[in-house]
This record gives sequence, C-alpha cells and structure tokens, in this order.
Amino acid sequence: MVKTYRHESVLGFFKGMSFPMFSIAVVNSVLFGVYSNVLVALTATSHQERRGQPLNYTHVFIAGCTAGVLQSYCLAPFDLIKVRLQNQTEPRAQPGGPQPRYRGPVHCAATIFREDGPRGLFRGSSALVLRDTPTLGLYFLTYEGLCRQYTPDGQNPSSATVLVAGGFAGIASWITATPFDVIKSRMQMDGLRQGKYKGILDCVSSSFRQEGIGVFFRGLTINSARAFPVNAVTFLSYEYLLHAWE
Ligand SMILES: CN(C)C(=N)NCCC[C@H](N)C(=O)O
Repeated sequence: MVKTYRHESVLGFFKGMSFPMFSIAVVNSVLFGVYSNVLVALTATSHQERRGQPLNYTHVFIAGCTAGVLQSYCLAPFDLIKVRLQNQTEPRAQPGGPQPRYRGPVHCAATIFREDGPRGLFRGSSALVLRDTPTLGLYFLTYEGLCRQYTPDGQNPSSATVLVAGGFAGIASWITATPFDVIKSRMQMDGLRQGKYKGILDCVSSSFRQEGIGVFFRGLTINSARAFPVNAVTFLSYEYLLHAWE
C-alpha cells in the first residue's frame, strides 16, 4: 500500500476502477437474478413462501453454482481489463515520457480486441469459471444457512442478520476462491508475456514449484477484509429490493 501510494499517489488505489463500477452492476444482476430464478424453479415456491419451509441446501447450492457459471462469462472481459490495468505500475504518464500500454479501460479493451480478437477478451475465463462456480455455490449456501440459523421460522431475517450473514458469505467464498483467483490473474496476465504458461495446470505447477504453497493464498487477507462490508451491503440491497418488488 505504501509503495502504491508513493509510486502512483492515492489514484493508484483506484486504477482500473471505472469499468468494475459498471460491470459489477451487470454481473451482480446476472448473479442474483439467475440464483433467485433457478431457486424458484427448483423449489416451485416464491422467495417469500420459501421462508416458511425447511431450506433445501442442495437446491441452494445448485442455484448458486448455476449463477456462478453464467456470471463468470459476463465478468470475464471486465475482469481481464481490470487485472491488466491494475498490473500497469509505472507512474502516471508524464508528457513526452513512456506511455503506459493501456491508456484506460476502453483503450485496453480495444487493444486486446485488435491484438487477440474477440476471444482475447475472454482470456482466463476458464479459470474464472473454475473459481466462481463452486465458490458462489458456497456463497449462497453460507448466506441462506446463517440467515436460517438466526431467524425464527417463517419470519424474514432482520437487517442485522442479513448484513452479518452476507459478510460471512463473502469471506467464505473468497477463502475458497483465492487460490483460483491467483491462477486466474496469472493466466490473464500471461497474454502479455507471449504465453509463459501452457495452460491452467502448468500455471499451477510452475507457480507452486517457484513460489511454494503460500503463493495460492496471496491477497487472502485483503480480499477477506473487503469481502465482509462489500457482501453485507450487497445482500441487504438484494433482500430490500426483492421484498419491495415481490
Ligand atoms: C469469486 N468469489 C469468491 C465471488 N465471486 N464471491 C462472491 C462475492 C462477489 C462480490 N462481488 C465480491 O467482490 O466480493
């Protein structure tokens, strides 16, 4: 954090931010929309009716994994651009100085499209699907389980319960996702160095050989610290909007 601040000023912390702001709205819409509708289809009950019935954890996990797969494909291009921009660490472009490779999210998307074609925008998407499918199943399982645990039968969970359950759901999903996340980001950056890795398994084995088991948990602390508030608010918004519109 000190190096980023010193090297790139406070703006360095918001690098590649505008795209995720837009993309997270689209991705969460697909994530929570698919989850809710698959759950309604599997249980043949509405969100409200389900409160009064015992929770079928298998249905929750299937709905969460299905949502995880579909949101991954929406997320892939946005996530690739974010990772590429965040890994550009030269100081902000000085007039006449060396220009950074990508001048912004749109320029980054256009450059990747021009150099690698439309498929280039989905580099690392297989690793993203591997990362998000099981972890989003766990995400919704943790949320629904904790809500049920701390809410009397048949009642709606209180806002405090939703915030805490959502926060821990975010942490649980990131603890299991971080190893996949490290590999995913390396595969996304690989396109710049002309294919250092022959595939996901090669990336895993060479990362482990060169940097040891710790490499798969790099960023876990910061990911978990941010995951609690981010997902607490996400689930509170979800419950509030669903309740207001159902
Ligand atoms: C890959 N993983 C762990 C997840 N997608 N977890 C669900 C939380 C996503 C949320 N937008 C966040 O950024 O925490």
